[in-house]
Amino acid sequence: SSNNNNILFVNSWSIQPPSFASRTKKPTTTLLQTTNDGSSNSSNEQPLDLATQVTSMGLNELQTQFRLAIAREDMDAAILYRDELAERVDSSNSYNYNDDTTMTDEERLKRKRQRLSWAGLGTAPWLMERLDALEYALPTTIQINAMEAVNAILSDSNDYNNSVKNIINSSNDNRDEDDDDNTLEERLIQSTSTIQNMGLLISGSTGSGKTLAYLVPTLSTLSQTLFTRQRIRIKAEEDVGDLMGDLLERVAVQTSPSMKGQGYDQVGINKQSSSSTLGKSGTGVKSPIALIVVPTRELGVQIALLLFELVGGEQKAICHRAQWQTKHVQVQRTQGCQDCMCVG
Ligand SMILES: Nc1ncnc2c1ncn2[C@@H]1O[C@H](COP(=O)(O)OP(=O)(O)OP(=O)(O)O)[C@@H](O)[C@H]1O
Repeated sequence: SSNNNNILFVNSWSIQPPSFASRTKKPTTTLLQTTNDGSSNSSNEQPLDLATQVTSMGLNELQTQFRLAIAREDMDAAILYRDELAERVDSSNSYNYNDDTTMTDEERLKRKRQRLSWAGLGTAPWLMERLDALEYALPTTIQINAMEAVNAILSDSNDYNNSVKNIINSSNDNRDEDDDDNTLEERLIQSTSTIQNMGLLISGSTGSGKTLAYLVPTLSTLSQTLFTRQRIRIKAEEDVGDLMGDLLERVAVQTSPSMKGQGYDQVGINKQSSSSTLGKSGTGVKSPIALIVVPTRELGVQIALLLFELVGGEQKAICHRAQWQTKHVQVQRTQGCQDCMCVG
């Protein structure tokens, strides 16, 4: 990556999908069964076996296995996957905190590991819950690098290492509700650098996860505005008596439970700053808060659906032309499918 005129360049072309050779070496399921079967085998030998094998796994497979190991609470295996991942991801670390002589080895190691989690990268707390619920539990390499780049931009230009230290010092392992100091949005508000002209070019191979690489930092930095707009919209609907019996439920479809009723308290920033361009309701909004330009309509629909899910929407909707059903809500629609998010 390079920093030229406030444009950071992030790429993940070095990330290869698991090669055919590495897939055929040994089926993953066998590996996992072997690891789990501590009772019938020497437990001393299994970690060594696994340790050898993780080195030949592709990055995607490592990330998958890391997630699975955590899910089945096999922490020995998870640690092996985590450390291997941390090493590999660290080799694409563009910001060279490894060269920062003011950091201790322990701090560097901690940072290396924290880069593997959404929390360690400054993701908004409500969004972390959504990512987890949607089974995007861990960021991919390009997502890590994109988040790191945004963190770097939002930090005072020559103060990146301090911001890294701040991340380290506020442990994300036991992140409590008041510990939101390092969200990207707070950095955006607090930043004294000239970020108006900032740019971030993300380039990576198909399937590397570019979509979340820009959506997560975008949503994280815009959380406050999203909360504000949502509240204004709800208030406007209440004011015009648009209750329809299930207003809150309809809102719940669009807004995650964790997002509802939070906002200023969660990110703790200036209430005035993000509402100045808003009208009285969603329809009165005078300017978009983000614009995503894509080459095809299909891609646009895909991204809209992902965004919809990320802010709490239920994509598993069953649309029968003028009906929209979800497990949360059933709303009769009279305008046809174009009114809902159904792609069917
Ligand atoms: N952090 C993650 N955890 C698990 N799965 C992920 C994660 N990020 C992305 N994915 C999944 O990986 C797949 C590829 O993601 P995405 O479409 O964003 O890649 P891309 O780089 O944009 O690919 P393309 O260049 O083809 O558009 C998707 O199925 C997506 O759901």
